[in-house]
Amino acid sequence: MLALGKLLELTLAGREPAEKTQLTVDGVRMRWLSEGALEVRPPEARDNGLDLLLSAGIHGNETAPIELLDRLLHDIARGDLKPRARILFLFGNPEAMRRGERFVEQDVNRLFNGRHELSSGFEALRACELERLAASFFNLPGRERLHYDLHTAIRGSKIEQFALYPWKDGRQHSRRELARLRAAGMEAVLLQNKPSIVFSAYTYDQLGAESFTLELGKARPFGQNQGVNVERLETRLKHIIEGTEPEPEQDTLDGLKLFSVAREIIKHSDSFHLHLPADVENFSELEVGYLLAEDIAQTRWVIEEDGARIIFPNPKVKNGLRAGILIVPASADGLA
Ligand SMILES: O=C(O)CCC(=O)N[C@@H](CCC(=O)O)C(=O)O
Ligand SMILES: [Zn+2]
Repeated sequence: MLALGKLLELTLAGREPAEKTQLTVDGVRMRWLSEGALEVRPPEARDNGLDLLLSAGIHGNETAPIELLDRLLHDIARGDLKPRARILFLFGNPEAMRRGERFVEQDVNRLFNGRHELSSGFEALRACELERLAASFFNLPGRERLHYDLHTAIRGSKIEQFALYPWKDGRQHSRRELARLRAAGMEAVLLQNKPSIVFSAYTYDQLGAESFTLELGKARPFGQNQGVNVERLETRLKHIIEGTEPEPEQDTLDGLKLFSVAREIIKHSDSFHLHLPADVENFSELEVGYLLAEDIAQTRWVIEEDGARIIFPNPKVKNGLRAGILIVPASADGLA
């Protein structure tokens, strides 16, 4: 296999490759751009006009998606997978990956869309670099732009695999993309309804890509991901990469559950207290009247919404950040 196919090994070892560009047997060009960043370009005659950004390791301990990208890259480097799409592979936070931690000083996925400029430290610099890499990848006019930012969650979930779809004023969520996600094994999609500071929100808002955060299961260390079944996603990604994807069935969305954000729970102070068991699962339902959280100055978060559920509850986040998302069922009416 070509040395550049071993991007993960290079990244975990903190090494630069001796050769920055390599060609596979069938003329696919692999180019190392920076730590954890590799561009794959098919021969011009085979290029089908899709620019695909695949990122993982934005949180260093979320290893199933990192292993998935590693397998795809190996297949490309060996010539077993023959891309027709241009692809940018990104491992988001190499230092956190080496340490097996979500982040080192601060969460990279809270530093996009301008936030890194208000901060300092290597994670702020990395967020800036990831924005630059994504922006120069998505700078060719007239091409389809797609970004999947792959994650696993801190806790178990009543709905194992789901996507978060960013929001931009005046832009409608795409039914075709939802059907594609369904075909890739996603069981639910959270349709965001306000701007955000995560990576997928940056590529959606600033770079015009169809972008998603994908949650694939529970975070585990390298080599311990037998419980995370990414088979359907992996198959679909191979089809997308090779340009052999069957056109997804859009009419029914095949049972895909849609949710929208009712409220984001923001932790304002060290007095923040979340009234949920430590092992509560994502998508747990909460009754109307339930006191979900309390914070400084008698702030109380009481459930008012019918059908409310909680995702990503985390009382340990830094003050000012999201400590959970309260979601409610949504309809497919507003889709384009
Ligand atoms: O399990 C958790 O609490 C967090 C899992 C995770 O990392 N999720 C992403 C979602 C990004 C988005 O809102 O699109 C995150 O919190 O960064
Ligand atoms: Zn994550």
